[in-house]
Amino acid sequence: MLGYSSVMRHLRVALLQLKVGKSKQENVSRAIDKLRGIVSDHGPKSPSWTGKNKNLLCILPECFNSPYGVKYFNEYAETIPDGFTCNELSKAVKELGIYLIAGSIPERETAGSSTLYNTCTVWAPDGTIIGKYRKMHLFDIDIPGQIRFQESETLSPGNALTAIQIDEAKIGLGICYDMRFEELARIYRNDGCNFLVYPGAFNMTTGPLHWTLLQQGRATDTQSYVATVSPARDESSEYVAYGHSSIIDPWGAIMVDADAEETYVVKDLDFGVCEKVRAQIPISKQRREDIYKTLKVTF
Ligand SMILES: O=C(O)CCC(=O)C(=O)O
Repeated sequence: MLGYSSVMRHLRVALLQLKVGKSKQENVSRAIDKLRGIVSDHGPKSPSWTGKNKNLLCILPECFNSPYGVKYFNEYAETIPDGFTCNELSKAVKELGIYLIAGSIPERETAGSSTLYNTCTVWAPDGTIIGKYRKMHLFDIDIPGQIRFQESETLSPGNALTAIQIDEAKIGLGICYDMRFEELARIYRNDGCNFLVYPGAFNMTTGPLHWTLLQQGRATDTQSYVATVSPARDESSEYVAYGHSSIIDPWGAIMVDADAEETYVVKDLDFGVCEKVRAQIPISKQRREDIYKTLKVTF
């Protein structure tokens, strides 16, 4: 018996559904201003802090410093960790004393290189990067008359997973389209993760159909919390993001859905719930790994 009290199992999580425009400077400073607001209303020194949480984790959207479009990625790309955006984020987390999953930005592999990635960085309150994840499954789809998007025209895929631990949360990272691939979620689950975070920017075609469904699927598959963070919807932009940043609990229930406008939502996550669900519906112990690879379908 480790003697964990329920107090120790919580992490406060804030999703910032940010309005993203064409100026990188404005996008980054707007994000940081909004983070200041979140910390003053919901951070450890705010009246709403309950004492159940040790830390505040804030999460930004996919592509929060640049418009989301293949023609923009090269212009907005920066090397990590020495580019403008990382410098600003490093100062901000130190000032605010928060953990930050910084959505994603277009990353240039090295100065002068033409290799670009869609990359998420994770920041600790001391201003250092504690995780970096490059989108593994690129968003290449073609639905005639609705949407054609080919990230692979300018981006390269990442080939590595990244998990980080913040208090009781063991967090596996994916970005947007990655959410469609249950294999990724399963690997994280098998490695002990209890929280999957996907900064994302679904669109007005696939968003209403699949965004919430996929999150609930990944949450029930892995019996973990799942969070997604989208840019706010802007009907005037070339790529209209769906919005609806959300948190799904380990039962698969929607805890919060931020709708479409610029806003933020805050929830205290209790990781004891993952253990309860996993004990009560013990699917991970009931998997038939002994036969899956050898099974053949007969018609
Ligand atoms: O999977 C989808 O429908 C949307 C994916 C997407 O927007 C992305 O990967 O950025």
